[in-house]
Amino acid sequence: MSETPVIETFPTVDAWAEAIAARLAETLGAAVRDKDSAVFAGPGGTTPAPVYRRLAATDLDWARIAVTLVDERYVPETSPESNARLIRDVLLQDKAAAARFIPLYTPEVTVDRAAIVAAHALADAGGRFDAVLLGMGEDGHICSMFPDSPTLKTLLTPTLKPTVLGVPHGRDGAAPTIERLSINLPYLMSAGRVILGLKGAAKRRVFEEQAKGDPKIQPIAALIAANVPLEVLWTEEG
Ligand SMILES: O=C(O)[C@H](O)[C@@H](O)[C@H](O)[C@H](O)COP(=O)(O)O
Repeated sequence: MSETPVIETFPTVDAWAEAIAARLAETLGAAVRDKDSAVFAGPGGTTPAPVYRRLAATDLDWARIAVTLVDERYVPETSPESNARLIRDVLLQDKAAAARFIPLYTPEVTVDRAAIVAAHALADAGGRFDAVLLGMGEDGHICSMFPDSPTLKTLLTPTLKPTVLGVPHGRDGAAPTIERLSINLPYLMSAGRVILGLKGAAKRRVFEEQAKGDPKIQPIAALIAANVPLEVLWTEEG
């Protein structure tokens, strides 16, 4: 039976972001030393910016590091909804500007065609991530693994190859509100290190509840059941 990871608590957002950035930098630096390259995958949303700002200022051999996303809204980078825009505006700055960015979005094709293009691009970059940062929605979704989404079952199937899938929007108000692209669970299973950054009491409660849930329909339970190398860092500060 897989163990639920201990939730590490930090008194402030600054301490929490500092700890996450330091661990990601440690893993990326070790990967570059070991194999002359590294791949980092991060989320969009409102949580990761303080971590990305610290990583951007960190002294790493960024020219040997590829940066990608764990999921993307199916919009161009000009859209305020774009996760690629967040990465370019906040992470790929300062010292990290030298990193190679692998987007998930491809213009003028269907979301499923874009997912195939992204899957090939990530496979060409090694087909696994050395370090991953995850956020989580208050419904318990991580990446674009949304409860009740028709693609959830496939995204959570541990026996498939690491890949990227198109995620339809939920229609009639169900999440997600727009089409998305998402890595699947095997990408997290094969990662060197996966850090889930949580802020606020509500998300801590959702994590603790869903950790005991059904791994076929709850992403947090699926990560634990699949023995993903998961560390959970939380701060009460919202
Ligand atoms: O595209 C996205 O929205 C993110 O990649 C997503 O998976 C995010 O991590 C959660 O939705 C939490 O979002 P917040 O950080 O805004 O709470």
